[in-house]
Amino acid sequence: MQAGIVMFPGTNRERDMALALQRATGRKPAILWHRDTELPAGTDLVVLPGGFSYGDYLRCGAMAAQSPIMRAIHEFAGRGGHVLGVCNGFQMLAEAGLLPGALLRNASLRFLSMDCHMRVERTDTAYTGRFQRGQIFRSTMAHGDGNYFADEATLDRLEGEGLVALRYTTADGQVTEAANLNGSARNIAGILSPNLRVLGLMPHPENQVDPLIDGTDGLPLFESLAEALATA
Ligand SMILES: NC(=O)CC[C@H](N)C(=O)O
Repeated sequence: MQAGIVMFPGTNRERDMALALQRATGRKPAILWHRDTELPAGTDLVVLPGGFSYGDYLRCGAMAAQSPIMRAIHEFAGRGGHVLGVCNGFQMLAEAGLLPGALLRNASLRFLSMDCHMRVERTDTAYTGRFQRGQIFRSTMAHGDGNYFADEATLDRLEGEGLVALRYTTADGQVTEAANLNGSARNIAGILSPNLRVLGLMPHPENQVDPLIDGTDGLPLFESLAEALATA
């Protein structure tokens, strides 16, 4: 699998993401630049990593969504390419219209840097094949604007079409308000596009891929991709 990780001014999670992907696939991802107008031939996965692109000015991800490379990413996604957006990357996907809804300021109005837990809602995607359905896994959140919002009709459509990939839970798997640290609608932590190939999520599974650092709860996401997008 050949992955490309896009850097914007203010991106700060590209190295963690590269190490996570390399660990799972054995292959070094390409680091792409926001001014690029084309993706390298043979790209299987584009990753928009976390950070503070353009200093979060205007709205998180809003300026990055207008970058030259986004046109190529739109085309790639339109051809059925896989695109993963984590944290600031999820904000970019929403701002770019590749996923519905918006990431609002956390309900507490505070930047939240802490552990969280998520439930895997479906396993028939390239991102979740190595998890168990309903599996609870621990990750880290580090954001000021992770409060997922969409109108009721959109939320109902996401639920009805099974496009909610991940939901915040307590450590023992309860979907409660207390587990919903940033105030997201319906405890939504991550959503998929209708073809299941674009995933945006706020927490950082790339933080949990090394037993010597913070455990390996996030590793199945990258192993799923490695398996699903393996090229002969
Ligand atoms: N870790 C991140 O990607 C942070 C995203 C964004 N800058 C926020 O604070 O919401």
